[in-house]
Amino acid sequence: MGIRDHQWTTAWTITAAAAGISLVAWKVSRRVRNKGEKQITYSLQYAGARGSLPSLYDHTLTPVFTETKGFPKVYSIGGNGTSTEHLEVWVLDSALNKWTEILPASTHDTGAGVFAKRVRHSAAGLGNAIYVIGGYTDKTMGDVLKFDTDKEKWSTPSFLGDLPSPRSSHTATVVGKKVYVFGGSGEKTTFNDVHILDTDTSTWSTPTVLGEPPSPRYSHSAVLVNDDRIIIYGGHNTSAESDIWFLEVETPYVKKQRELLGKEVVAWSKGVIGKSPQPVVICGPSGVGKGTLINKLMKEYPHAFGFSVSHTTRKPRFMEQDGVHYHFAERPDMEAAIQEGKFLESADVHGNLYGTSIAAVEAVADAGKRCILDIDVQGAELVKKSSLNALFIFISPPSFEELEARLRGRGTETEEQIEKRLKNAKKEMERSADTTLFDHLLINDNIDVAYEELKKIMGLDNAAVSNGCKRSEEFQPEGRSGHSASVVKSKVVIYGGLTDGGNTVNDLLVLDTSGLKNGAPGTTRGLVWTRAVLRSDLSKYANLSPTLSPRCSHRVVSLSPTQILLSGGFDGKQALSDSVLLNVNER
Ligand SMILES: Nc1ncnc2c1ncn2[C@@H]1O[C@H](COP(=O)(O)OP(=O)(O)OP(=O)(O)O)[C@@H](O)[C@H]1O
Ligand SMILES: Nc1nc2c(ncn2[C@@H]2O[C@H](COP(=O)(O)O)[C@@H](O)[C@H]2O)c(=O)[nH]1
Repeated sequence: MGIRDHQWTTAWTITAAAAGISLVAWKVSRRVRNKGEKQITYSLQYAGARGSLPSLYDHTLTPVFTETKGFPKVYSIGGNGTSTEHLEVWVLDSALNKWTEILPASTHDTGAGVFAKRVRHSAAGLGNAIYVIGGYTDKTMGDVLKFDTDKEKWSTPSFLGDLPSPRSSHTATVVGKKVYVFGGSGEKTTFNDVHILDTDTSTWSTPTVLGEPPSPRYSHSAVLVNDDRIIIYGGHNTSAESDIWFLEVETPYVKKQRELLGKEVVAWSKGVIGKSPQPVVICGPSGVGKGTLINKLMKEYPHAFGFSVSHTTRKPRFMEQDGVHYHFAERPDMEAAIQEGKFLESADVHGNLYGTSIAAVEAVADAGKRCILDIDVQGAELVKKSSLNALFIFISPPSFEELEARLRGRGTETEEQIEKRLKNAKKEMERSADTTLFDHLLINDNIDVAYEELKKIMGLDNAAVSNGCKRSEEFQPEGRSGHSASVVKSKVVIYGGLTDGGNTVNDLLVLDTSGLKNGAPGTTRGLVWTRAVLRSDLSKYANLSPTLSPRCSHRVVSLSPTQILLSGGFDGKQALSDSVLLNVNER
């Protein structure tokens, strides 16, 4: 994708060289309308007009907010592009719009001379401390440096615990007082591990990681959303990645697991574009007719619904097929998988272990179908607390005698089992009227009447879904690495990067996370991509048309809830010196 995809509007250009000020500014705007959404305006202007940053890429930008000022100071550390041998530190006073170099010779107190030039490191700012983690000098680095922004001094702090192994092009994201390091490239390995630095205790730890992690990668982006999860987008492994991942660090699920396991926990959830139909939990005592009703639904709407195939330790009944009716499992195996966080819920039911694996629910959602779960009340309670935003229906028999007659009539259980099931049925029936758990109570007396009622509850009383729930074709940008990401309200703004084939790009992508649903354990759905195309009035400003050229390895930082600073980058041939403000306004 090239510049032809972008049209720009030059609103104004000023050069005030005569006044001794090199100020070049422009304003470019584009209104992006999404169905039912507010109008968003993206506008660009140059920053750092009074004293500029040298051409740099593979550097870091870290904002440091002081209590007295609304605008942060932004520290640029290291990077490629200049001929200096030392680790450069530049500071932008965003209120004054001025970049100044902090001279390292006067600020370094280790006695070991100035630190050598470093690239592809990460930097995490907490208060007046900026931690510079890893990176590359003449080899891949595994050390951590600390820059005190008040004293303008470097130090090499000591830590408890094991530091991440040497790496570059990784990410470090600040959440509260902790720094989460993910991925990166070692001398011979590419990583997908997670390390946590607790800056309160100066301790590094490796957390218990729940869920399926993304593939190893470097030059990805990582930003915090919702204050509880880090979005990892793109990056490079053997090719440019286009997937979206959530590293959950403070979500209710992670907090609960941390409490249960008594140790540091993070959980992965894969980001999925678009909404998926709401899953349905069907609950009710054994023998009430849940399976019978679900079978009718599957028969009438084979393309619309998918059954979540549970795991169980009970033995298969005659005609039951492994992988179709249940995944029949041995208890130790199932317990181990539950411990590993692979289950959405599990419960001891009538003396056996039953559970819904995350994979079972995902398989249905991935097929674009509405997921039906047939589980007991304990399972329903757990699902209610999980991130699965389901519809809960309790099926009741017309009488207890009728329930017993159906269970006996089915002829699948021994007398002992029947008695156990009937005893449990009484307890389950007591929960049927719990409106905090169940959205609907349905009495299965006459099967045809009950089925029609079920269809009504599920919104199927017209023919609209008979062809299934077709997935909408969502816009999916091409994979990339070396791009930038920043957050404006619930939107992640991605700029540029390097695609497969070595092309640098200059598209502005917006990932809307306002519709986030689900999450770990499982996937995070409801993400929407849009491409913000900047429009121009070329007829009026043909010879002044400014462009923000294609680039990778640039850096961005949020200055305010609506303003992003972008600096430097590499266009495939040379380092770039732009410092640009991107204003994102929602009306
Ligand atoms: N409305 C109904 N009237 C009469 N019989 C019914 C009705 N609904 C279901 N049945 C019968 O009741 C028996 C139990 O039904 P089903 O197996 O669907 O129950 P279930 O709720 O899925 O039980 P379980 O929880 O043990 O799996 C079956 O033999 C089925 O044919
Ligand atoms: N909590 C869960 N309960 C489940 C699951 N799968 C089935 N069930 C419930 O078990 C009983 C008995 O089923 P049966 O096939 O042995 O008759 C029934 O009430 C089901 O709803 C599950 O994954 N989790």
